[in-house]
Amino acid sequence: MTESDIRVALDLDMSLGESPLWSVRHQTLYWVDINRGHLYAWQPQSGDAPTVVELGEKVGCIALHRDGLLAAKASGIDRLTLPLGGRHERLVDNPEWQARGNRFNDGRCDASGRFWVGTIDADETHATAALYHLEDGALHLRRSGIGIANGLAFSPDRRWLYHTDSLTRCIQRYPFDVESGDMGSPEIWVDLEAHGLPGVPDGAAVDSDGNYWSALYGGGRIVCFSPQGQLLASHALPCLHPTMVAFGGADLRTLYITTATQHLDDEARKRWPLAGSLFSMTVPTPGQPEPECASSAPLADAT
Ligand SMILES: O=C1O[C@H](CS(=O)(=O)O)[C@@H](O)[C@H](O)[C@H]1O
Repeated sequence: MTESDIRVALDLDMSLGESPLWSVRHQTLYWVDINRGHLYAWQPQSGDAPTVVELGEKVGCIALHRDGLLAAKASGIDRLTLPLGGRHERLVDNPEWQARGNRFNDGRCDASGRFWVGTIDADETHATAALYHLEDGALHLRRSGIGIANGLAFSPDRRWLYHTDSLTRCIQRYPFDVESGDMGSPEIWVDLEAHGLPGVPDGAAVDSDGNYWSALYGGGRIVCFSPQGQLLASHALPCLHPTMVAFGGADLRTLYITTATQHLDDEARKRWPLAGSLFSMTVPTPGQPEPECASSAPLADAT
């Protein structure tokens, strides 16, 4: 596929578009603009414009929930009702927000309904961030010493957990037990340097054949790796900062790509006029439907 196969789905001006997520139940794409604290909802087949809701603070990522959505805001994780703009309830605070100003970043649910979410060093430089999972209303620390937690995804057979510290330009994989949530010892699975690839690994998604699709922030492309870590495809985008990918559409064969304008000066904005838009392309292998976070109880009478 060439760049021409990648099309503008929505011409937007997002500062840091991230966390695209397709709900099979609602036939809706959700995503966020981290820096502006905006949450988007869009039904592509409707022909309508997306709905945008302001969350009042930065939001790192979202996840599907039986009772709505989870939003990993800078200060903590909230459960939101649908349709958007309704009730919300704080489930757990971010332990790093008051202490170090590290917000939540990338995350997703596993097939057992745990919500895995990482943080990002406030300066995007030091290894002060971590990876957690949310279960039964409590946040469990799983890995520390991370700079920018990113690229979380699971293999279709649920035997592998993929994760990256973007600062290392490497993607790790861990043997994973989806019943217990146990992670084995990590191995460096992909090293961008070894592939001669630019940029850093940002958000990712795994298709139904187990291929790992990664947005290379600063690399102006998305790439696809086989389950064995071989580079299968590399697709250039008309912008420098793709941030994450998600499979959507009725057949899960539409790959949606969020992008960013942050870190672009005026000259770069002129060079990349479509930066900040939502892109898409049709892919041959469908994605995996996103699991919903388990909930022990329906929403309380939240504010
Ligand atoms: O996920 C994110 O990625 C970008 C760049 S990096 O891929 O982490 O290097 C980061 O700037 C952004 O703040 C973060 O949300």
